[in-house]
Amino acid sequence: MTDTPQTTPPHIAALIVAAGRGRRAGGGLPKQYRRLGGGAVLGHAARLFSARADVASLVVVIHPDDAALAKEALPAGTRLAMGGESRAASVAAGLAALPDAATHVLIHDAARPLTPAAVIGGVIEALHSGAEGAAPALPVSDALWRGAGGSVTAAVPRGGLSRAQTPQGFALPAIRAAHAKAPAEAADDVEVALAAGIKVVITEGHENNFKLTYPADFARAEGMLTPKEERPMDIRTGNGFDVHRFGPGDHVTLCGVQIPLGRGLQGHSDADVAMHTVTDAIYGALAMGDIGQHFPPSDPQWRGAASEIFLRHAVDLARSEGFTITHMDCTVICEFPKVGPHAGPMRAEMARIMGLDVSRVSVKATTSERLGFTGRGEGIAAMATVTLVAS
Ligand SMILES: Nc1ccn([C@@H]2O[C@H](COP(=O)(O)OP(=O)(O)OP(=O)(O)O)[C@@H](O)[C@H]2O)c(=O)n1
Ligand SMILES: C[C@](O)(CO)[C@H](O)COP(=O)(O)O
Repeated sequence: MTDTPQTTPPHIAALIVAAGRGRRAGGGLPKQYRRLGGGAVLGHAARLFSARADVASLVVVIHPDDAALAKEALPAGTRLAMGGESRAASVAAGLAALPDAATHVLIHDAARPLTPAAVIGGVIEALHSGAEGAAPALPVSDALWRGAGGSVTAAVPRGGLSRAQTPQGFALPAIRAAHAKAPAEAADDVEVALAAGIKVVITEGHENNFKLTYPADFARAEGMLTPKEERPMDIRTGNGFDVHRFGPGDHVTLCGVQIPLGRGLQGHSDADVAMHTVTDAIYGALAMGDIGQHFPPSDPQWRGAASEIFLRHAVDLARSEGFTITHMDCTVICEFPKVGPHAGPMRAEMARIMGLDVSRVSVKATTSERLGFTGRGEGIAAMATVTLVAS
């Protein structure tokens, strides 16, 4: 009878780090608890691993303030650990909480909820083949530049560069030892591993394995989870109304166009009452506040500011929330100046800023028959309606 060597069957554990604050994503809740395709982001990320037969256990690292949110997002009984100030500290806490039987670990960002199964499979396969470390990545497809002060200062050769993704997989004793002496500022676990001399094999990444980092990433992820034909039709309208009083000056600015006049409009910014109105209509359609909330008049940085800044912010916000602006209609109410002769350039300017065809931009004007404050020539009022369609 021959002796066969005793080998421990591999136990691959998944460790999901979910203790960040998601500051770049904004949106109220930390991003891993925001809803996506009918469930919390963290729930999707956990299912990537709990649904696999080749992953034996799961630990989720959360922020101590998020216990209630985590309870709602994760199945009862999910093993939790409390995270730290940095991602590396959170990983270290998770490594300490893995079951004793674990031989390997897949360390994954909660913020990557759409990782294709094949990407995880590729990392596991590399570990099974004996790699001490393995991580998915994609080649860099755009040219790379270094820049300063808004200008390019150098082209950066991209040969051999990769865009790192997760899960990053390791033999457990090796990565535990590496984390024990890891630099706190390490961006990921491959950096920690390399610092400790661990060789990391690059496996195949996927474009769908992107990290939810900025607001627009949520609309992209939502679009991927729900086929267009199954998405409920979401058409919004928003209205805006604004008034500015006349004061000293030699022109007024309406829809970004300067119109000569023996007086100006008073206001904290450039007092473009028509553009403010359209901006407010967009915020209204999104149910996301108003111009004063996003650009408080008490903030000195907006003194004399071009209102294009405000309109661009609202347009970008609509886009990042997954909406296309399809139409806007603005009515200017005043006895003077005569708006009609300027309506063409005003439409063109609004179309340019909003990224719309001019045929979807309407600017018109009316007097108030000499009635009320506009009739007495005390100021200009404007109202607007915009239409947004979920894209
Ligand atoms: N102290 C930290 C910081 C980050 N993470 C986790 O690491 C992953 C990737 O980090 P990132 O996208 O930078 O998330 P946040 O730190 O939350 O984002 P931001 O930097 O925008 O605040 C996320 O799943 C995040 O929850 C963590 O567990 N503990
Ligand atoms: C871990 C990571 O997702 C790999 O790409 C990335 O390093 C996290 O970086 P961030 O600066 O915390 O967004």
